[in-house]
Amino acid sequence: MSAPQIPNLNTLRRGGGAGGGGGGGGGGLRGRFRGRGDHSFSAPGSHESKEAKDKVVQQTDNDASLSRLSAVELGYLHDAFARAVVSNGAGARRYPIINRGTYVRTTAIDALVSHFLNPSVAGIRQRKQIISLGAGSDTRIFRLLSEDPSLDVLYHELDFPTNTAAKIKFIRASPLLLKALRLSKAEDVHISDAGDALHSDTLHIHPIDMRTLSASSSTTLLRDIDTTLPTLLISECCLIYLSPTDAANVLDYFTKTLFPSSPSASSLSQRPSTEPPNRSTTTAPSTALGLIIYEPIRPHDPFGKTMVSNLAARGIQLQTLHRYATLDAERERLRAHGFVTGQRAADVDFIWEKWVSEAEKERVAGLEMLDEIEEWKLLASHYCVAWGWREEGAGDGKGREGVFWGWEEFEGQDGG
Ligand SMILES: C[S@@+](CC[C@H](N)C(=O)[O-])C[C@H]1O[C@@H](n2cnc3c(N)ncnc32)[C@H](O)[C@@H]1O
Repeated sequence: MSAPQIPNLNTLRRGGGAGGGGGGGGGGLRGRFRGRGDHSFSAPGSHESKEAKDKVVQQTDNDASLSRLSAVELGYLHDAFARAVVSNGAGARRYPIINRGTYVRTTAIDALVSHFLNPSVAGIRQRKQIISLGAGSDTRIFRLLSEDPSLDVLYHELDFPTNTAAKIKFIRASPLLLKALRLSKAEDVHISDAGDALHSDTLHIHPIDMRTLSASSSTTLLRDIDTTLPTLLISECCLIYLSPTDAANVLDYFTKTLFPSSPSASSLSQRPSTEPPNRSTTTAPSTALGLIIYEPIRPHDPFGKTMVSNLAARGIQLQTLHRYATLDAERERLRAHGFVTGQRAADVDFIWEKWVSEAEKERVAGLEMLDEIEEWKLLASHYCVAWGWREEGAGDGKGREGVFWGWEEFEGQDGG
């Protein structure tokens, strides 16, 4: 059985031996989401080797790509590339509430990405950079490039070598994917001998266990990252698999090592007051940097406990879930990592209600019968999108347009 991907929570609907059929939890849900609720059993993966545990995490990508395919084939999403990155799409069809979840997650992140990439109000388009952590077989870069031929973006994807090699194999074999990446000649792209790294003008795929970034102060581990470009980091169900320490250190690697905040500020404070400021101490504002996180939250209620139990029964541990259990905790996390200009978060239920237009809701509702509204709301309230940014001088009243300025438009959810 392929490992279930966390955001889709298919496991919660399978019941039976996965911890879904015991007592406790899920009151009022016709038993569908009932779990053991006691967390006392030992998960099958708990004594396995590091390699075996990593394999389970790597395989979560299979479910991600199949869920995407399900949502695409049923008309929730438009993605001409979803089928090109799966080897066998059989059995991809998901339950309606899962498809709707995939729809909200994808379109919410797409909207934030689009507001980052699009030209400012002044109409000046500058090159921008996106770094996708644990990108797996995500198709966003193919969609972005094919939707906007003039898009000037440097896109980096990081994942374990096993997963990057699989993706590169798909790219090599697919004229559709190659064309989307604007790779028409062999010299347009460099692929490593092991077949697990790809470098081109636009896309770089890095085979890396991100935990190795955690202890590193080297700025050259990830080839061709441009530390001068406005940059967006995306963790779409990825950092949750790392330990809280590794997850924090990986973010620190980007926010402190590669894109340090206001380097001038610290040196300025050490300058004797009689010494005039010079270029090296007063110029060079830090690079504009943003982060989008999509992941589960609220593990403490019956549904959350069942979610944790069911996944643990499959050897999957959501390692940071308890550390960042609420919207408040996600916002505080963003602030603590230096995303001080803005930090917002909202659960998927809120995003469906507030971000999706009535016409689009009607279109989506017409795709499949979804009569389990209570289940949908429960499921959707256990996943969140959090977004934070730091940008010097944006909104300073001098007419400067920040690259993350458009993010002000997205309504966050109050409370935890
Ligand atoms: C649930 S999948 C999500 C894939 C993709 N972001 C998406 O949303 O479609 C999680 C991905 O994170 C990757 N991942 C988790 N831990 C990682 C690590 N330590 N280093 C590199 N990749 C990691 C997994 O290999 C997997 O591809």
